[in-house]
Amino acid sequence: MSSNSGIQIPSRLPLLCTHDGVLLPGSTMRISVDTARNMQLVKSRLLKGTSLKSTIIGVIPNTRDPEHDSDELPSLHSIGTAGLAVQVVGSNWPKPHYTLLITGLCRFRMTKLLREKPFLVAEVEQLDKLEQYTEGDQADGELGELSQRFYQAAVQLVGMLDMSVPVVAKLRRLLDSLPKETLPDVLASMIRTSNKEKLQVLDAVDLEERFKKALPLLTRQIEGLKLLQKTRKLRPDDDKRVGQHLFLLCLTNTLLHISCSITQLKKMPESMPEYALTRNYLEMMVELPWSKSSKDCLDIRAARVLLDNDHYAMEKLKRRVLEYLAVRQLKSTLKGPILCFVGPPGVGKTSVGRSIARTLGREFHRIALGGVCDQSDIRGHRRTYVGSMPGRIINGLKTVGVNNPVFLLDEVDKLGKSLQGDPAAALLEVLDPEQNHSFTDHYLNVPFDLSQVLFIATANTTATIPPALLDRMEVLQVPGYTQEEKVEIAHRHLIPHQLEQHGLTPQQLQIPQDTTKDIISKYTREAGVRSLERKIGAICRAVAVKVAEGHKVSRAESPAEQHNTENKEEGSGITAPPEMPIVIDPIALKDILGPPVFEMEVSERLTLPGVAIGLAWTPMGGEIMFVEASRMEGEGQLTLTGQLGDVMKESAHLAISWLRSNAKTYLLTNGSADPLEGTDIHLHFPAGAVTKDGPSAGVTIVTCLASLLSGRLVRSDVAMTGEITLRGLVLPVGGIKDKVLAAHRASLKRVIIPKRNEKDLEEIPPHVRADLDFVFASTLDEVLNAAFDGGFPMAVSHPQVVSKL
Ligand SMILES: Nc1ncnc2c1ncn2[C@@H]1O[C@H](COP(=O)(O)OP(=O)(O)OP(=O)(O)O)[C@@H](O)[C@H]1O
Repeated sequence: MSSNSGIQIPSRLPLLCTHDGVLLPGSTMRISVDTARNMQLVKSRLLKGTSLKSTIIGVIPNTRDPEHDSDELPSLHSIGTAGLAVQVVGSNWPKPHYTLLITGLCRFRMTKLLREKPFLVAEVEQLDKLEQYTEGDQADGELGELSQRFYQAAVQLVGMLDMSVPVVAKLRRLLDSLPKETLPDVLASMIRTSNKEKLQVLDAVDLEERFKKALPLLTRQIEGLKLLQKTRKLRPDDDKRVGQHLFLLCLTNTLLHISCSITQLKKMPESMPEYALTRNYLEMMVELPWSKSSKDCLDIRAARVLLDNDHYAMEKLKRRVLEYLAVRQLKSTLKGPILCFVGPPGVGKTSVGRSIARTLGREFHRIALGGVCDQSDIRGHRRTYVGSMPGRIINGLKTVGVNNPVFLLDEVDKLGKSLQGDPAAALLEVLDPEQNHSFTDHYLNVPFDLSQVLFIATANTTATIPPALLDRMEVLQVPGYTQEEKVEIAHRHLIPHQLEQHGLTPQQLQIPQDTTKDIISKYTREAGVRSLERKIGAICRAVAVKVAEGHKVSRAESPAEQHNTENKEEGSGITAPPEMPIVIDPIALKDILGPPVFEMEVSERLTLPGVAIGLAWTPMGGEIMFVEASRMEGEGQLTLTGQLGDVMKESAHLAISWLRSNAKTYLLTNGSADPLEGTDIHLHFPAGAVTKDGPSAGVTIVTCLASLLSGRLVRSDVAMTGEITLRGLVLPVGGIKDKVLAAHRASLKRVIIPKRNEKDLEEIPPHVRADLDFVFASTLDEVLNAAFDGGFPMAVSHPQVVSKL
């Protein structure tokens, strides 16, 4: 063997007889060796030989039953393939055998059998002159035409396969690099062919004949694939008429399933429980929108207007949604990404999903995933179960009646897990564009193509979304609103919507902006606007009663009106408006909603030393958080209450350690060297029912303890956040936007944040930034100086540690 293009095989070859496969040149095959002669060949030739030559053997088909191989001479085919044994694996189970991995090199004809035992050895004549292949590229005449036709068919076949499978991609590359003359052998060994057909290809020593033998096999495979694709993927642009549809279904499993069920149904008495089950199944199969889709009517300019009309603010989110829609317009077959809106409740995530469906002119369906902990919720039950049902996806498709709706997977972060399987795993298949064209619901038991469905997900936090699911989605953060944004949203959307819902008009009810501000600050505490909408709803209901009463009174009181048929007609069906609109002023507000639920109690709570305000991030948005400390006689114990996580407990210990080590510097010693000597300290984080964790309360705990130990009050208009180190450095934390908005909502004036979080302020609306005084701290010394009126001076000058973190 000189080179790839000029293979010379030895003139004597040991022969391996195969009975369950035909090795063709250019292909690689695994051959199981268990007959006596073949085993001998492996043992004495392949395992002992050391030269490359010794790994070349002749693989020759044996047409006799292998069971009788032991003594009788096998009936050998006259042509075989010389192959290179590239791997030998031995095993004793279930009986001693070897498995060979052999790559075919070229054809040979057996001219004389030289030896029969212990293994066959024959004199051979090499048939394929492989070096001719490289020159043969320019073959003309019939051979040239044949090889071109064959090449094109091969390209067509590979084009029909899934390119994402590595071996397919490799084959595509090989098609161009291999000499065309080798293609019949290579492809015949890959496509679905019988041994007999492979033998015919092997016997075709003449190249032209080989092409002629292999081409029909290739064409047959292509036709088969075409049929399969046609029946599997009923595309919307296929004929939508039911007759045609059923004809196509007929070719697939689906109709087989249906016809099977119909046959069963016919045989069953109606009283049998299975009768109803089968009937329901058939009804479901008929009702599903296998090929019915709505037409997309996407116009980006109109989409922009519609999104702006439906939603105030949310600029970043709207921009990304428009980009997404624009790409869809340019490329309708866009697969993924799946958008996932993440933010606190009531910030409009669901409602943006609804708007996307409207802009596309598609049906909208919301699938609530909160609390779903059973696989069958997504994938359906098998029909063997009593009361079996399809999963939510298939049910949703039946409800909307088209196969290309917008599905909003609401609250993906609240998926549960149970013994009944992991619904997140089932969702993975639904959301994966590579897999979802043949989603099989257990109930249907036939694949349904979900690739036309547009999936959008929503969540409150990404922390609890299973990582594999998160990986398939593009997360878009939807932060909470500022007070000003809420006022705008209320007046542009919520109030008009609620008025309409309650049959009122703006002439009957007016809510001034100041009242809206009061509702926001005194009756709601949320990042979104859902409570606000509910409160406005409550006002509308109260006013509706007044309007209705007024109407009755006016009808009873003015008999003239009762006889006035014109007026009656005008007023039929709607309540006549009172003369003056009802304006909701602070007194009316208190009458309707009761006393304020949330008072701004910040300043009241900071009347004693040992209280400081921190800023916390929760899935519901940012919140202000009080930290309280008290001291009593004891032995230097630290007690922590308020359901704290481990990280938060560590922050408390860090804070104490830092204060003890710097007690002298800040004059906190109280006479003795250690401020904790003879003292127990209790740290409490109110709202004890809520578990709190995370390192960002570090600076607040230090400030609170410094206040307790120094007896000085913390400024009542300051809130802070930041992680601390033992050396007194302040490290950056997350959720700055939501935290700052929470401070602004609570009317605080100064916010202390880590220096390295300064860049996060860009996300904060300018008017909020203007209202607040930001202190960027890199050391605890800076925090303390900003948190106390008049600063927190040190006794002696202390070398500052500069943060390099
Ligand atoms: N920017 C906005 N402009 C107009 N209306 C809004 C805006 N944000 C929220 N809303 C309104 O607030 C209400 C609640 O919104 P929605 O149900 O979409 O919230 P959500 O973020 O999906 O909440 P959840 O996480 O609880 O499902 C809806 O009536 C919605 O129209």
